[in-house]
Amino acid sequence: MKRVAIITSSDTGYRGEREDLSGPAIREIVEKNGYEVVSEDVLPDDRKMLSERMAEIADSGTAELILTTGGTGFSPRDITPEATEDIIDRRVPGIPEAMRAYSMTITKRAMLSRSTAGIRKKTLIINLPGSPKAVKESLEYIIDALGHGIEIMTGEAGNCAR
Ligand SMILES: Nc1ncnc2c1ncn2[C@@H]1O[C@H](COP(=O)(O)OP(=O)(O)OP(=O)(O)O)[C@@H](O)[C@H]1O
Ligand SMILES: Nc1nc2c(c(=O)[nH]1)N[C@H]1C(S)=C(S)[C@@H](COP(=O)(O)O)O[C@H]1N2
Repeated sequence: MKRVAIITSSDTGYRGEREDLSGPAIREIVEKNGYEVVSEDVLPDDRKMLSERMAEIADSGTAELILTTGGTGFSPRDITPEATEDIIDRRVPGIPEAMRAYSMTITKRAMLSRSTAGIRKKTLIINLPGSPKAVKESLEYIIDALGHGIEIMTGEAGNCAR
């Protein structure tokens, strides 16, 4: 079974001032799609804390997929894409491109998400936007295609031939 680690990046969530609904929204969707959730963290919008946690998960080989939520917008403290870029080995631009393209059919504000994706070792890391609504819309659109990518990344599948 493919394993996923969930990281919510939210100052208010970390301070306990708002219940995190976006992490659980991710959990519901991934579990429906056959993934096992191995960890759930709520962290502040802190570049070092976020990047260290992502690297720790990837380097320990505990999850094939890390999904982050929040911190992708224009607020001064939004820093999740930079924290991700700090620790990835290879960029995966097609996934955020797809999320934004589809999400812009729902709201033009989707273009305001700076989310990125990449691979560190054998872990794929994807930034989702912060609101539970945006999580659902973005993740449900991409999730079908992820399995094949993860299988190629881990060596389980050979290539894209079908
Ligand atoms: N983890 C979350 N759980 C529940 N609702 C969220 C979450 N993240 C965002 N939202 C909702 O989306 C709105 C816009 O998200 P935004 O990232 O601007 O949150 P924020 O509260 O301004 O900042 P932060 O979550 O970093 O403290 C929020 O006002 C909230 O309604
Ligand atoms: N599918 C989808 N994507 C979306 C949205 C949405 O409602 N649906 N909201 C957008 C908005 S309003 C913002 S500001 C950005 C960044 O969100 P974040 O700062 O919470 O990560 O995500 C965008 N992406």
